[in-house]
Amino acid sequence: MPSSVEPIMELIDIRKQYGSGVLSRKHAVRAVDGISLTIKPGETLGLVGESGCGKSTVGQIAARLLEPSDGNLHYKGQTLAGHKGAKRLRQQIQYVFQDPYTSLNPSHTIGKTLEQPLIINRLGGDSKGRKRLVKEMLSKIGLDDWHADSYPHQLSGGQRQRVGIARALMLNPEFIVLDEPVSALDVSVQAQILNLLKELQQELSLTYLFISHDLNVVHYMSDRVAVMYLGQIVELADVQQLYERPLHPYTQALVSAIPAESRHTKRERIVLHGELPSASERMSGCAFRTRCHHAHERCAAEQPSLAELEPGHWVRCHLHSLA
Ligand SMILES: Nc1ncnc2c1ncn2[C@@H]1O[C@H](COP(=O)(O)OP(=O)(O)OP(=O)(O)O)[C@@H](O)[C@H]1O
Repeated sequence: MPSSVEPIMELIDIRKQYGSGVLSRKHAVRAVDGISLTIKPGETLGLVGESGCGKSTVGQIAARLLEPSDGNLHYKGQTLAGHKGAKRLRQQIQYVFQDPYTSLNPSHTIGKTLEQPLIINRLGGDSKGRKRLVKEMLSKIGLDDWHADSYPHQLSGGQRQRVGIARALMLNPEFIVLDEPVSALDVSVQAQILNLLKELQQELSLTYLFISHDLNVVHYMSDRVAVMYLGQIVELADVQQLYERPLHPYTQALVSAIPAESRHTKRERIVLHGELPSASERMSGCAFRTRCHHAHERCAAEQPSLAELEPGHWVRCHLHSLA
């Protein structure tokens, strides 16, 4: 896709702190620490990183489920906050949760769950019209008409996630945040849901922000991939480029940990020692330096910036620093 295409979604220097009130400021968690991303229409941007690095927070901010502490959000060139058409724009942005069991109301039938967004947004005409749309949606996501009368507990995990996806599609969105959409499912069911997501993307011209910690799943789904570490993007590139020639030591370690049978290059396994540092600690220099095999003096003194080393390939690391 040419880089001149106008982005559908743009995150500009987004920051999110939790617990930043006067009493708790000392322990404030910097979950997202200055992230800028553009997402192009029709693409899938994968967002990977360890648990706690801030992926879901970025996704929730992009879907307007969470207010950023700082930064701007543009959707099709328009700022979302305070915009007159914000409600209509927000309908075009939806979120699919990891665990469909906890995100579906157990006392509502599937039909009622799918009809609700139409009722709230006064769409789909009268009750008959709405029920017809629900029926069409069930068929689109591979369920039968009679599933409309079922309750979440009567469905399998895969069927429930199909309902989660259907609910997100009821308002004809253009941009969907998929937050670990297959992590709660058996491996055998994961492929079915991933293929369904790909088919729906083609059919409905959808754009995805695809959040996962599973590098194989991200490789299968994404056009471009952003790697997060402690609230920041450390590398961003086309999927092929990132998996075959990762440049950041953290990405190199993640890619090297992919099981040999599905690895994309023959790399020695790089074992990372230690865990992700706490997001409430303020660290000088590079956030990854405490676990990096290549850390040197400059890494402790100076925070690297995200630099474009090749067209579309961005890296935050002094090893590749242009300055
Ligand atoms: N509501 C909250 N209040 C305080 N801290 C939070 C809250 N939500 C998330 N955090 C913290 O913010 C940081 C980022 O969390 P986030 O859930 O965005 O990461 P993640 O990469 O999606 O992890 P996971 O894959 O485990 O969901 C973590 O340190 C987390 O503990």
